[in-house]
Amino acid sequence: MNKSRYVVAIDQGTTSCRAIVFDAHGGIVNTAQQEFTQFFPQPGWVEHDADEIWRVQLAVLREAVAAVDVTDITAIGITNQRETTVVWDKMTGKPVHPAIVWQCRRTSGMCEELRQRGWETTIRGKTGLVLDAYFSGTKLKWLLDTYPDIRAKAERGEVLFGTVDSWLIWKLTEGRQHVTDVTNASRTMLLNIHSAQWDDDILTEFNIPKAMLPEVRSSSEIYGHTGLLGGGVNVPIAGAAGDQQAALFGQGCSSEGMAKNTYGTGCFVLKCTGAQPIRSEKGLITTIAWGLNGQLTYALEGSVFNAGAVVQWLRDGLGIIQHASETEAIAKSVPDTGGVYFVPAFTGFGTPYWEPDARGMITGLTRASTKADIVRAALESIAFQSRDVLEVMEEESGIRLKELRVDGGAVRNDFLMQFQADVLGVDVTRPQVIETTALGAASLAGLAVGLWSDMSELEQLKGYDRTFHPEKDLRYREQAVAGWKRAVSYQL
Ligand SMILES: Nc1ncnc2c1ncn2[C@@H]1O[C@H](COP(=O)(O)OP(=O)(O)O)[C@@H](O)[C@H]1O
Ligand SMILES: O=P(O)(O)OC[C@H](O)CO
Repeated sequence: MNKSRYVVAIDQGTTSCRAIVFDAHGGIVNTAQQEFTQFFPQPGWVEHDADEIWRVQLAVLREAVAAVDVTDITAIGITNQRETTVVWDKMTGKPVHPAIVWQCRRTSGMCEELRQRGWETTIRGKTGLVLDAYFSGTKLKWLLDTYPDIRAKAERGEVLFGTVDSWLIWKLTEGRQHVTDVTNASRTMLLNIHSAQWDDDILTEFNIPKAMLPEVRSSSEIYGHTGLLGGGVNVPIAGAAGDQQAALFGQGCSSEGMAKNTYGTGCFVLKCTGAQPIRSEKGLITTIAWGLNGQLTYALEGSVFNAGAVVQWLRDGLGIIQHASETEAIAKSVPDTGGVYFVPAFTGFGTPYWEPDARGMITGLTRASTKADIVRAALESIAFQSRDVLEVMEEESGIRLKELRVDGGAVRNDFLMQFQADVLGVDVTRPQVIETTALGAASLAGLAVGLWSDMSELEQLKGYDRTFHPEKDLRYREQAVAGWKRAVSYQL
């Protein structure tokens, strides 16, 4: 009998929790998804309730696996929003503070102080990162500095730190495993990316007790088991990676020079650089792509903080749309934006500007401007920001991009994909499974338990849905980009 075997991916994103059951051919058998609450307690601050994330994640996980016999599930792979900082009590398993989300800017002043004290070059050299509030290190330092009682407990090992992967593994194993994978660890600003160990100099400077940090593991190995899927089975948790690294893996970008862009809350362009960490001079980040079979693979990354977030803001902030999917028809209803540009720097700029104090702005409004112009400008801003990152990547490597592989929730939007091809002047290729992030996590877990044997077998699991070819000429592109850069310059 040819018995079906499955891998479940947990995809814990910035705005929603997803669980996807894949079969052994990489096909999606069942999906469950639910949004959770975003908290904005002060301008530029963003928080999540880690307990809510756990409850919602467990509920969608159970919903997704209900479609199959749990005894046929070979492994769980986890992928997650990165950098978001969770601190919880080891005894009660409860968070001691709201999770400080990657987008939160509360520590930009602290980063400026560290810069003035000469830490920028050291941080760049050891961690591959830009000294910015984006990463977990200063978020954790802020929490410990602000609450001395939490610091005292952290020193005694009574409260634990983790990124969301760590938090979920801890909860899934009912407090038995406090681990993280090397890709998530590389986003904390506390890891030396050359040795893949926590860096003692940085921990001392930040005054962060090592006792509260998780053990750093590879991206594909059994971290522990969970009995929470029911059926009396213990399912191995066998893969973990930050969502952007998982997408790179899921897109099959495992050779040097291959790149992808993921369009979620933010946009993240990652280019695989193989076994070498490449140091950027133009504001890109050097990061660990994955740790697999005892070897580290590195990537260069450009991070756009607000991409799909602008569509959410149209829905929840302005209230001019009901659903994200409406934006496509609205944008197509006008031939252009009539000179309107939307700069969605709600939480500052990441790559390539790294301007923490920038804020959102709409320019070029006239009495003739309409809702459609604003919606279209919002979508265009996602493509312009991605273009800015790719431009820097090309300048830095000297290699012209030939094709862009895309994934993430917002790539469903055909207008956005066509506009991206038009402003880049290269083909944009969308895969059949746009849940590449989840596929990457499932692949890492499936490799660890022997469901798949190697990368070449994983390559067979992929298919492509559509390629968007550029339809505009160079003159159009140059004019559009010049207008965008002018709008951005008002915030620099
Ligand atoms: N059809 C669409 N057009 C434009 N944006 C969309 C569309 N569908 C979803 N989005 C945006 O994509 C994001 C959701 O993508 P997802 O990959 O699930 O993000 P995350 O992992 O950050 O939660 C949201 O910000 C949403 O506004
Ligand atoms: O939740 P996403 O898909 O926007 O990804 C968030 C990133 O991991 C933040 O670095």
